[in-house]
Amino acid sequence: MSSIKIECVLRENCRCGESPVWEEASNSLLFVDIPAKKVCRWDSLSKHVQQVTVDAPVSSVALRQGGGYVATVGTKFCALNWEDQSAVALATVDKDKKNNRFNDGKVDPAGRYFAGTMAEETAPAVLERHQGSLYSLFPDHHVEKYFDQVDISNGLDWSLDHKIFYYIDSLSYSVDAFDYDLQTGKITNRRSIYKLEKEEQIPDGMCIDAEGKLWVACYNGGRVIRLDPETGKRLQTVKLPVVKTTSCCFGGKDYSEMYVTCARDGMDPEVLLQQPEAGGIFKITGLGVKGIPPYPYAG
Ligand SMILES: O=C(O)[C@H](O)[C@@H](O)[C@H](O)[C@H](O)CO
Ligand SMILES: [Zn+2]
Repeated sequence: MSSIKIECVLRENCRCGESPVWEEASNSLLFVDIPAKKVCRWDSLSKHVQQVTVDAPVSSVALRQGGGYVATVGTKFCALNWEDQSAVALATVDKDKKNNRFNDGKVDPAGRYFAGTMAEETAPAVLERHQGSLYSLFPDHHVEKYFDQVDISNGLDWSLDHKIFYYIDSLSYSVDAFDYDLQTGKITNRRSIYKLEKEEQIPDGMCIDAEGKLWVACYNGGRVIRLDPETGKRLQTVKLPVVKTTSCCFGGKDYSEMYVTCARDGMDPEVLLQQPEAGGIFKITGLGVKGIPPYPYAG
């Protein structure tokens, strides 16, 4: 029996930490602080953090084949050069929607960068509804749009056989699945595989483990939950000492550790006093299951 340990490894005070991504080559965790317009890189060996500040809310970051990163900044897919701290636009979406920005994003097994949009929030989860869409940036830098009418485009990942795409529109309180065509990047046959229970609150970021089970960070729920996408059953709940858990990924040695981001924005001062680690980076060990490496953007 493994024993689960949860520790705050970095007290970063993120306003809205998101998009944790493990970079094996540097033993580092990348993540963003969306409203602070920051991409951060935490070196797990030296414990130092480096950051790049961009000119608009940055909602996700991903590795890039051949080095460097890509990120979703405002409504742009960007190439991010860490050395000179530059973000160069590769494509822009939602040009007719001035109040929109990208939210969560992740690279598919063929190297396409998927990310969805949302209207900017006036408070956490308070926003004009149905303004978002889901897109992907192909390796040749062209963009495809999958669907619109999204409220808060959030967690995404692919099944281990690459035949299913999992997706969360937060305000649907559902984890959805689509059939996935890896060759074309097309998605079809949307269905719900899990509806969140009331105390689980709002589904946010998500990742898959090496057994094909899904881990979903529950915003306002202070937990990550493990789901079996085949049976639609929740297998496990891991509670954290912070309520606004936003996303999760596996990393560390052999991807045996889970990293969880969280937010401070929207918390009352009294609650913040009780949760001083809010906005930090949490590491969970002893889960007894590993993750898989992130796919790099192929363009
Ligand atoms: O990180 C995100 O996905 C959103 O940008 C955040 O604002 C919150 O998580 C959201 O409000 C909860 O659904
Ligand atoms: Zn999110």
